[in-house]
Amino acid sequence: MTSWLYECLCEAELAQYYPHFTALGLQKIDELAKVTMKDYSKLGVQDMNDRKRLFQLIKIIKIMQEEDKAVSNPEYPLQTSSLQSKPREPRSGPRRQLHFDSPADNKDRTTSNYVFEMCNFSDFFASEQKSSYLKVLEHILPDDSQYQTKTRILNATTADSYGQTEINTSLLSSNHFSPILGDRDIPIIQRVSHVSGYNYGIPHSAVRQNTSEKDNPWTEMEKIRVCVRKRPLGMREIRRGEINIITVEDKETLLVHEKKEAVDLTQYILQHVFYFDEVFGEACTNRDVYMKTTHPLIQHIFNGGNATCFAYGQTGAGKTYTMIGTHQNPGLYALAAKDIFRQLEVSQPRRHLFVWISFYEIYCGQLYDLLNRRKRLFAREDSKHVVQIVGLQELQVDSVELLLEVILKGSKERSTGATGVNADSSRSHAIIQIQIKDSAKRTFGRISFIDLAGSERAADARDSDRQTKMEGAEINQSLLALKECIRALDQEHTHTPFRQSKLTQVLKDSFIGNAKTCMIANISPSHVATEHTLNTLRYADR
Ligand SMILES: Nc1ncnc2c1ncn2[C@@H]1O[C@H](COP(=O)(O)OP(=O)(O)OP(=O)(O)O)[C@@H](O)[C@H]1O
Repeated sequence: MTSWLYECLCEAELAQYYPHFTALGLQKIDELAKVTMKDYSKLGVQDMNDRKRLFQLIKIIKIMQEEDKAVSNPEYPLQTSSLQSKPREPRSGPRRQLHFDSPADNKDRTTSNYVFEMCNFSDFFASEQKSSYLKVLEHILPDDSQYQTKTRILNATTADSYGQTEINTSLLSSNHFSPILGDRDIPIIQRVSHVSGYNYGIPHSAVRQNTSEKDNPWTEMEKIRVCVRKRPLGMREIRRGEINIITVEDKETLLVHEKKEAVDLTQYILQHVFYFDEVFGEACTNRDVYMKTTHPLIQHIFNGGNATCFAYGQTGAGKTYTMIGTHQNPGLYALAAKDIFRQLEVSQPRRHLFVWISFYEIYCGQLYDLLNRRKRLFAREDSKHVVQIVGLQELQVDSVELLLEVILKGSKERSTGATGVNADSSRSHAIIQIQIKDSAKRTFGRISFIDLAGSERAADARDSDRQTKMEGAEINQSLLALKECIRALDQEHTHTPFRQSKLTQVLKDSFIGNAKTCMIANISPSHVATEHTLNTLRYADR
């Protein structure tokens, strides 16, 4: 056995470490399988290439042990599909052969040889040269080490500071990757389930409702829904070779396939699993999104309630498309407006109600009226503790067309005025309020649409120039405050920390009483946006 270990190390060009191995009591090949990356230094293996070789060698030994188990126990099937679903083309040039003379050496070793072929060092190193994301994925090896799994997941959590995220790992077959990579032969990947620390009021132990049971998206008691919308890859992105890394698994589950690199430089895929109240794939239309998110809120405001709909996400993730939409595919504003006017028309008692609209922006803690040439506005609390925005222009509108015209005018003011004050509109929060008032101008119900600053702007707090840093810090603070207020609303806290930012202060009414809130997080499917997408999902998830 001892000599087998030596021969094996020779084959892997690691013979010089044999004395260290034996000094630490490692005598047999099988014992190598227990070596973890933590032990590499103890074994004297410091050189990065040697560490890679050792890593690969241990992998092969483990695969062979699995195989032995499968042969001796047919109830323990060997999962080779992920390893060899597609035969490799024969390679030219010399190929390293590794012969493991174990007691079971008379067994047919085709699988192992094949596995080794896949793990062939030269192949492994060759994979590093390949820049294409797909090619890298193709060469990722299955991870069969418990320790590796933990290490990697640990790395991911530390690096990404998930905080309250609960980790749940399992090794999966390539099937889970197929939606992204077609028929490509992708080996085992690692999975992280993001079970929110704060679960929007649902206890973690609660069994997730069967999606088919959830035809009615809002229950009477539900105060908040968090949804995610994935947009399709654009033509330009496809031409640039960008890859879709998001899979919508079902109506509530979304997977993000993140390319990662382990400490030994092995590349692998970390598959993040997120659960939301609703997940919309690229095939969903604005109407689909509307029916599950805003439509129930319109019913709510006609019952005298307060409703808020947030659109959140990185610049270019699809917020505008969702909110404003196109002529053929009208967005949530237009669909909501149509619903509101229809309701006013069909119900006799509602005929005395009127629709009013206001549109303003919060940039660096200051308010600007987008319907009144960006006039500076001030928020004050009146004697009844109701926040009033002094001087805010409110316009009465009597048709969908007029309402959309007003919104378009405000949006233009936002983007053109942006050059003077803020560098671009994604650095500000835009608030559209549609109020239903009676003839005495008493508010009956109100819905607010908030186009939040681009989620990537919060990270600008780390940037160099002072102005950008300040903007980033302000956005960061307002988004955190928003999260706190939404949490307080959902958990029915007696205290809502709405004074923590201008955004939450002006939206105070949206977080108290019989308010309902919907958050739509928009994400891009491209691998280029992985980091921002994960940030958006974590923000919406936590
Ligand atoms: N669901 C979708 N289906 C088809 N195309 C979409 C979808 N969502 C977004 N797009 C397209 O993607 C591009 C970016 O979307 P959009 O302008 O809505 O992003 P955004 O988040 O509003 O960006 P910004 O914050 O910079 O305004 C646009 O060309 C838009 O038409």
